[in-house]
Amino acid sequence: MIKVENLCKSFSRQVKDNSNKKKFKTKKEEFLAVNNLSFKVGEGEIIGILGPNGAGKTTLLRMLGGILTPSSGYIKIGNYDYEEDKNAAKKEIGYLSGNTKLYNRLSPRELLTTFGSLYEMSKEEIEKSIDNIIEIMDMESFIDNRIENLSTGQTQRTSIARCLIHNPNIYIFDEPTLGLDVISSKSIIDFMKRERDRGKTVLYSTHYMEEAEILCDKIYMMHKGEFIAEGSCEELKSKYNTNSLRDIFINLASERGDLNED
Ligand SMILES: Nc1ncnc2c1ncn2[C@@H]1O[C@H](COP(=O)(O)OP(=O)(O)OP(=O)(O)O)[C@@H](O)[C@H]1O
Repeated sequence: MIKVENLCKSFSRQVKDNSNKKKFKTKKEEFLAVNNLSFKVGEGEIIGILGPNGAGKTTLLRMLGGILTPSSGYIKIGNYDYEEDKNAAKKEIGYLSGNTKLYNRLSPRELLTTFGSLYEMSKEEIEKSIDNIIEIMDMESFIDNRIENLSTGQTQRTSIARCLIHNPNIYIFDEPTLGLDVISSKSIIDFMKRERDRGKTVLYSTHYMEEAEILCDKIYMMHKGEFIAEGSCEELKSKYNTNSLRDIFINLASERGDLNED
């Protein structure tokens, strides 16, 4: 279970200083990349955070993954409050970042063994977990090859496998299918569905609307740090009277006058 209340993250950025007559003068301005978000993800649920580039998806997920400290707000992961017991909370999570770098000279098996030791697992536990991962991620054919020789899809499966070694209950995946072909995407989508059906909690971000439609139990459409719509795919389509999630997003963003900025 993930519970988030009033979560905010502000950053500073340079903007043009209109009060200054010098042509290229800029000033620092604080802005909210994540603006007062509250939501829950239960066991056996896939929740999708859907939004365009710069919406704040990665910032949100990085806070949940324990990589970024929130400016304010509350996060509970499983039974643990982040503020009180961050390490225990982090062990509950398998976090896939958008820019995971793997050690090219290792094989997936060696990589998984290394990460298993970081989680202080015994040799037997690691071997058992790797056998399980090989099966669920279909990695038999490349588990002992060097990572530098793997295809993009195999590399992404290895990145996901890395998040699974300690058998977490909660998956937080940042754009797991970005840049993958349909077959590689399908294997990751099928994996998320299977894990949901086994009672795991899955929170993931994407900007592929069609993918969210087939995968998610509930969708949060995110734009400029805020949720602008939420609900199951059917609820959203019926509320906004259209069959297209894309149209819903574009209409809501344009109503807010946000479409032609950035
Ligand atoms: N460390 C940082 N310092 C300043 N601004 C940042 C930082 N990280 C992100 N931002 C800004 O916060 C906003 C949200 O960025 P974020 O990466 O969370 O969006 P996103 O929805 O994940 O986009 P994408 O799909 O392109 O990855 C953007 O305006 C980005 O420039």
